Amino acid sequence: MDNHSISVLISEDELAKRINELGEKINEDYEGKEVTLICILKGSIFFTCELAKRIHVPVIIDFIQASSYGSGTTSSGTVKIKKDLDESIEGKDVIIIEDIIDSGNTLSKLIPLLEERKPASLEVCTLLDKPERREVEVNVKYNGFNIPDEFVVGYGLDYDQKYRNLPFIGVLHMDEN
Ligand SMILES: O=P(O)(O)OC[C@H]1O[C@H](OP(=O)(O)OP(=O)(O)O)[C@H](O)[C@@H]1O
Ligand code: HPA
Repeated sequence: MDNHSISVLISEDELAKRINELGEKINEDYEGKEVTLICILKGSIFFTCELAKRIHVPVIIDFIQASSYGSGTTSSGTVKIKKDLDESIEGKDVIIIEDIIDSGNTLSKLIPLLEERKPASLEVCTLLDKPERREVEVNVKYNGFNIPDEFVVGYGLDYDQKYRNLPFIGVLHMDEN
């Protein structure tokens, strides 16, 4: 059993304030349109729900699951589609909703796959970005917070499937022994 602790990096209040701002920006940018939010399971569920509540243009929500992380804290580099979208996105204004961009591997594999389906537009909205870890460039239109190179949990993000339910973003500290 590994021993670890968690310290708060981004509080619940800071998250709510920033998600409000992102929602307002999306409302401005998509005025008069309908927007399709693609929630990348599982990590983005909390962020997608909170963001969607702040969007006042018509919203469609669909889900896709692409897994690159195993049970630990490092990316395997390969991305598998475990669950595909239910609906066509042809001609739709689509925003991919991510909880975090780390190496960029997940989105660099998903974006071309979704582009092939001919959406009218395709943008990325991420709650967190860890730019120091980037291996593949990703074009991000909406970014909540840049964070340092630390493994984070909470607000959808897990360590070994745990801590997704924390209402804040915390840094996971592993004990030395
Ligand atoms: O930029 P990358 O290095 O590819 O990392 C980011 C991806 O990794 C995590 O997903 P994960 O595969 O762990 O699945 P989960 O959302 O179900 O936890 C996270 O939710 C992102 O989708
Ligand atoms: O820092 C992280 N925490 C949890 N899941 C992740 N997937 C990529 N980076 C992270």
